[in-house]
Amino acid sequence: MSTGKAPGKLYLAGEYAVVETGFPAVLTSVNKYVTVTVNKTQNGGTIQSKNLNKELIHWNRQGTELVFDDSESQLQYILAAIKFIEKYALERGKKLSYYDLLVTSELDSQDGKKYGLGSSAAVTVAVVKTLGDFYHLDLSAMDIYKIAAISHLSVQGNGSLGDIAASAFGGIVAYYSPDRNWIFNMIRNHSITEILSLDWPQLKIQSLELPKDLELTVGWTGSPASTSILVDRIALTKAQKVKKYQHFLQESRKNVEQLIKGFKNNDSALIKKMFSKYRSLLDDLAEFSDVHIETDLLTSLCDIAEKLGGSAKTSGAGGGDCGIVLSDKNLNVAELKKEWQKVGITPLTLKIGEIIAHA
Ligand SMILES: Nc1ncnc2c1ncn2[C@@H]1O[C@H](COP(=O)(O)OP(=O)(O)O)[C@@H](O)[C@H]1O
Ligand SMILES: C[C@@](O)(CCOP(=O)(O)OP(=O)(O)O)CC(=O)O
Repeated sequence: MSTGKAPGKLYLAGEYAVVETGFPAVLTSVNKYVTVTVNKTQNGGTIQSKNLNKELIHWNRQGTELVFDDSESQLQYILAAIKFIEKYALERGKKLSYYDLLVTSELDSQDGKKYGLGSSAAVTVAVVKTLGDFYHLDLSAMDIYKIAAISHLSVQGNGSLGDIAASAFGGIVAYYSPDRNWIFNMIRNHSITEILSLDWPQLKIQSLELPKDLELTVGWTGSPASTSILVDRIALTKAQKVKKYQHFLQESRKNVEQLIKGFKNNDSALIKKMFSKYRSLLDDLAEFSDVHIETDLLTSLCDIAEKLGGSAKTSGAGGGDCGIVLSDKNLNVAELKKEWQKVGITPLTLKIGEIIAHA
């Protein structure tokens, strides 16, 4: 039996701009995980995700390909991860097996709503990691990032893959997104072995640490958002409001690089300042692109936290999901949580995820 887990994530800064090749973001992993268990079987296997309200699906092999008795699209990230990790296992001369693969997730609420903590990325990373172990591939965190990135990209083409980096490395990461057109071309014409051996153009991942005096508090709006729809709307703006969009990108880069500097210098004041500033950059972006990033509830979440002395912003695409607060010990977290609950925001008991590998 092999088992492995991968954490969810939140965006501290850089969201939207990081979709453009080479632009930076800072993400934190969180201590909520997707866990995958793989049990070897003799002939034929099953795939089941406890959080998806579906029966388990049965699979078999035709040559090296998996064939299913049900093509359940919600399992698409799992299937893509299996496809690419097994392609790599074959390249490494491993004999493919049959197995039952079970997924359990802490990234959804009790009643099955997603928190917006990057569940698709965590599922993909957890499958790659666990099957990597099952096939004795001895993968580094960077290998796991790369195989999970290829898998995720093959399902959902418009993401930055920053969530994959946070999930593969854990802790907090500075992330510069790779050229995804290059990756698409590489998948078409090259082996996984070759792709893993190359430095991916523009990709940079660095581990960061939160100064000891800073604390992270997360609130959940209870309403899910569709990231890819929001990202597509911003892509429309990119073509329509070229100047404003380019200005946003440049400001975002400056802002995030200052934030990274704050982390590297253990400068809590700079971190809080740059974190808050990204909220106003997102506000500008929302205004000129007419995309509702900060919903009314997210505005309340942030305003309540700021009033009590914290620095606050939405995380990721916005439109729902979670908001984050960074604060020093002066913020009364118990009071913040009470105020949030009064307006319908659920405080999540989250911490920064443990560091899996230093980048
Ligand atoms: N526990 C799970 N098991 C299998 N697949 C999952 C699980 N959680 C999420 N997924 C996949 O991820 C998709 C949700 O991804 P996405 O909308 O990007 O949400 P998130 O913001 O959480 O990443 C689901 O439709 C499903 O395909
Ligand atoms: C807009 C983005 O930069 C950040 C989106 O972050 P979210 O946390 O909203 O994403 P999901 O995990 O898919 O819900 C798009 C991207 O980087 O891919």
